[in-house]
Amino acid sequence: MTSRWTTAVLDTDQPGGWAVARSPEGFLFDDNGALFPREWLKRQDLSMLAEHGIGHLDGEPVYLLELRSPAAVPGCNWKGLRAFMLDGDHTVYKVLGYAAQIGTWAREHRFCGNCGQAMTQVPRERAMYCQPCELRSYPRISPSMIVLVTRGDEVLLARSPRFVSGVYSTLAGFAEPGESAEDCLIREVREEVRIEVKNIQYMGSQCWPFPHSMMLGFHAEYAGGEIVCQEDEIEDAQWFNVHELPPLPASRSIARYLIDVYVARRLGHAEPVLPG
Ligand SMILES: NC(=O)C1=CN([C@@H]2O[C@H](COP(=O)(O)OP(=O)(O)OC[C@H]3O[C@@H](n4cnc5c(N)ncnc54)[C@H](O)[C@@H]3O)[C@@H](O)[C@H]2O)C=CC1
Ligand SMILES: [Mg+2]
Ligand SMILES: [Zn+2]
Repeated sequence: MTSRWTTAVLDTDQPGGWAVARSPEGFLFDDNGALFPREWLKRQDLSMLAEHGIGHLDGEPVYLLELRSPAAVPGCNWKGLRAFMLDGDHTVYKVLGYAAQIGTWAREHRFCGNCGQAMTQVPRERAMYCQPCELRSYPRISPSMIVLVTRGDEVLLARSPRFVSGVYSTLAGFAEPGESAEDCLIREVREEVRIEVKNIQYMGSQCWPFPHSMMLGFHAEYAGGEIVCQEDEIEDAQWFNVHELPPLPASRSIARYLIDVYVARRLGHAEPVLPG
């Protein structure tokens, strides 16, 4: 199957195509969704910070208008990326997720981190450039490990104080410099619940544009220890039987996929597919 959405660096001097608009309040949308005819959108009263050509959707060019503030456009509203992930068309969510990462990165790299001077967009490449330093900055991706730890029929799930009330999820954390994926996973599980793991198996990955994580998903088996929750980070953690699970994360998340795969294997059901 060919993908409906492919990323590309497009020339913003070319007219036409679709555009999405992003402000600190999320993406602009109306009854037809979040993609607008670009020429129409640019005629609206928007305070534009930058424009980026980001790719092709069904063969049509797509641009991002990155705004300083949320403008009032008749018949339109603003909505955060998470809401598009939860209930929107998955391909549109992919477009918006990519747009959000490019918009955030370009916004945060307007000035050189080395000398403080203004940087410019490099033509035909996704990079910001500082001429005096000859420094190029590329979009940042933060690798994060996410792991389902299991013990027979039981799975280890935890709650962060940031989660929706009642929801339990797999453990996750950002890789630090100097670590392998496995080192990070072992450290995070130790830090968050003081549990040791063995038989670490890679399960798959997912782009998580909140704001720029790359989730690497694993399964691991319990090897020892009693649960002790990390102060401030983990509100509660428990072993849950696969027959009595608490409210779980959103169905499109890799956290949910890791749980669903294990439960399917234990119960002999068909395995789910990880959303791209
Ligand atoms: N797609 C999914 O199913 C899930 C995705 N996640 C994502 O995984 C990522 C990591 O999970 P957390 O438990 O929040 O991480 P974590 O356990 O490493 O703790 C978060 C803390 O790490 C620090 N931090 C923030 N950004 C960082 C970075 N880029 N590099 C290093 N340290 C950083 C901050 O102090 C923050 O409070 C987050 O982006 C989270 O949204 C988490 C669970 C499920
Ligand atoms: Mg964590
Ligand atoms: Zn510089």
